Amino acid sequence: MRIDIITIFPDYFTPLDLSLIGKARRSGLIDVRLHDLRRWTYDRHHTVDDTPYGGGPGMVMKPEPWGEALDEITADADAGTPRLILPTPSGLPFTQQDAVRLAKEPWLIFACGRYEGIDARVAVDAAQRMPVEELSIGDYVLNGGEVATLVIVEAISRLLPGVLGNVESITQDSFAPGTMDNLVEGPVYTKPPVWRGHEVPPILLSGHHAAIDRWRRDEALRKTARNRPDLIRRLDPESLDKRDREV
Ligand SMILES: Nc1cc(-c2ccc3cc[nH]c3c2)n[nH]1
Repeated sequence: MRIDIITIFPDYFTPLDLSLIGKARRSGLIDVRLHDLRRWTYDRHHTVDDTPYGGGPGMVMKPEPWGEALDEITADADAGTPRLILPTPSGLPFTQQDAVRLAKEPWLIFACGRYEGIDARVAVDAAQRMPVEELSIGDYVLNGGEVATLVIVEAISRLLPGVLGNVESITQDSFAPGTMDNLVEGPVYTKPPVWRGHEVPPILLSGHHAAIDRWRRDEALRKTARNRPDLIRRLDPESLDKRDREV
């Protein structure tokens, strides 16, 4: 997968040099390219913003640098057609299902806004040449799209074959399509068996794998009911067995 990130703060993305994603980049599994939007400005101050039409507080990102940046980056014709992702509080909620869907894309471009956002015509103009998605990572407001882009890139990248050592763990993730659809994970434990008087649930030390799987599903249902009743309401009743309904 190729990932292009356009931002006025390229240094925000040094975390993508670390850990499993850094390793995946170095092995060529993921091709991440950072672009400083100011490269497409020509005035002395490398201006990327201006006052909002219609008045109001703050500044809006000018369309010209974005248009030129996207033109140059997407001119790479042999790379196919990219999907443009615009993180924004007003976007569609980004979910694990979106991460699974976007992990299948060959090329993503992330446009990191700042100030009050990017001139709306940038998305309209880009949509004439590529699919465009406005995505929100949650109902809270950040100062820019960089942190949201890091979140989305990590959620997608970890699903790519070869990035995580243990592919099994993906299937047991919270929200993972299939057995964990609309469920969050239950508690996890490791050694020692007793720590500060707190015991690991004995079932987990029993070696009875069917019973352990049942216990883990019960705990996932309990935790989901406690922390995410909104997800419980969305559970497909067909996906619940008799035991699930008793939890
Ligand atoms: N879910 C979420 C996205 C954002 C976001 C995304 C881009 C910009 C640009 C300026 N402020 C921004 C905030 N906040 N919260």
